[in-house]
Amino acid sequence: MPTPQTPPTSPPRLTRASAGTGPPAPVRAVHLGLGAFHRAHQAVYTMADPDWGVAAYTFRNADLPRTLTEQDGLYTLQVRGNGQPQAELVDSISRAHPGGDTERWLADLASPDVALLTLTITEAGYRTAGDGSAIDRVLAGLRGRHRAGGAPIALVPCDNLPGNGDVLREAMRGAAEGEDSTFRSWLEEHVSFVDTVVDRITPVAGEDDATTAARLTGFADHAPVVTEPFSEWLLAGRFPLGRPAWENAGARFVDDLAGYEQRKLWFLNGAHTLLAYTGPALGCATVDEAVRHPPLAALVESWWDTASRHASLPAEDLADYRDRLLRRFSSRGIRHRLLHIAVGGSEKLPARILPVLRAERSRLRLPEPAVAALAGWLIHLRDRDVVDPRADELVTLARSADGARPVVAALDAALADDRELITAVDDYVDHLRRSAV
Ligand SMILES: NC(=O)c1ccc[n+]([C@@H]2O[C@H](COP(=O)([O-])OP(=O)(O)OC[C@H]3O[C@@H](n4cnc5c(N)ncnc54)[C@H](O)[C@@H]3O)[C@@H](O)[C@H]2O)c1
Ligand SMILES: O=P(O)(O)OC[C@@H](O)[C@@H](O)[C@H](O)[C@H](O)CO
Repeated sequence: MPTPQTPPTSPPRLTRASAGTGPPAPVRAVHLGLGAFHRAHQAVYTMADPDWGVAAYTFRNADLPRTLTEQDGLYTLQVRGNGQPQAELVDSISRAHPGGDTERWLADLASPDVALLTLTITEAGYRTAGDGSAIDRVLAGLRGRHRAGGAPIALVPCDNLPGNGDVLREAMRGAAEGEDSTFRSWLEEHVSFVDTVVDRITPVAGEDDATTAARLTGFADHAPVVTEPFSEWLLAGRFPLGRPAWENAGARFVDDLAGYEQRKLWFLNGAHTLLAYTGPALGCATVDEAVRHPPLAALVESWWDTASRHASLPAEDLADYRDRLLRRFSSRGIRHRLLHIAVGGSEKLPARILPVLRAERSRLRLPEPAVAALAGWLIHLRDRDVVDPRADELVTLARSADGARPVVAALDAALADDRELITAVDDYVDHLRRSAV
């Protein structure tokens, strides 16, 4: 006779009561763009200071705030390298809200208890103005804060953009153009724009990750995050009402970010952008797969050699960074999908690839990896579902024109007039097509 089966017991839902963590910390920071990265990065640094809690807002999505609210803001961070994954519970998010909760958003930003606003609104988020945009929401929040007494505040953009503090300042100035002069003066004097370099590879979590989280922690978590062991946060700027002791978790406050910014955007994000467009053309789906593909690995090494010629940090620092990068890219614990990284090329190529390409062309060199990135992007625009703020225009150009010239012209007219470059890009498109599996 078969023995009766005892039904498997499902793990308890993750909450502050079940996990035995304390009550949420008072809200002193607000975040806009609640996604995977904020939860793997800024929220983890904020945990180092138990006096600071975060009220986190998505841009549109209402599911994640609902799930996090059911879990009292808690979630599991799975840290994956090449060994066994490690799990930790993150408890710095005191409240999570959908972006549409305007009343709450305005109240939080008007509160003098709130000292800072961090943002992860994607690169495109800084260039999109108008009703309902992230910039519009921040402006509404600041307008309310000014009216409510005008306590100063620090704005801390955490997206991969060169000079992200200045980009945000310019976006806010532009959006505030029609506002009254007292508000505009307050914006200049009492709103501080902090520049940052952020780094932690955090792909979209999959179905299996909730199962692994439950196995590692004993709790059912419906919003786990997967990330790598490496993490870096460099900041430059003022915090007029104070900030969490982020340095306790390793954040570094520096006077000048330029060299670090180049290193991050050219070496890491530039290599990601290169692989995002060449990898799928050669049959690779993820970053770790791509860096194991010999021709792609050679392209990445060649890109780093090329970028090193123009980067300002000392050579040993760059060499050390690229060694570490290769290990991070190769990690089997992180499945980072190339087509996810391929989103928004028109924002990314100009910041990550073109500065190095221009510097090389001015010395009459034609770097293969930069040519490959442009050729791969052209193939991407011709063959894939394109997600980009300029998708309509770029897809039409790429699909109706014979060669690379009009698409390159959409990024940089001077480069488009460089015949040698355009011929090389066209030839590379053929080369990638012939090499496709
Ligand atoms: N994931 C990483 O490895 C990583 C590392 C460093 C920096 N970043 C930065 O963080 C950003 C978000 O990454 P993520 O992993 O959290 O992505 P995600 O998809 O998990 O979340 C993205 C967040 O941005 C919001 N958003 C999307 N489009 C927007 C727009 N046009 N305006 C305003 N908000 C918008 C979404 O609603 C969501 O809240 C990236 O674009 C990048 O700039 C990510
Ligand atoms: O959309 P992007 O290209 O800014 O970001 C995709 C990845 O390259 C990026 O998220 C990296 O993983 C991150 O920048 C690592 O710190």
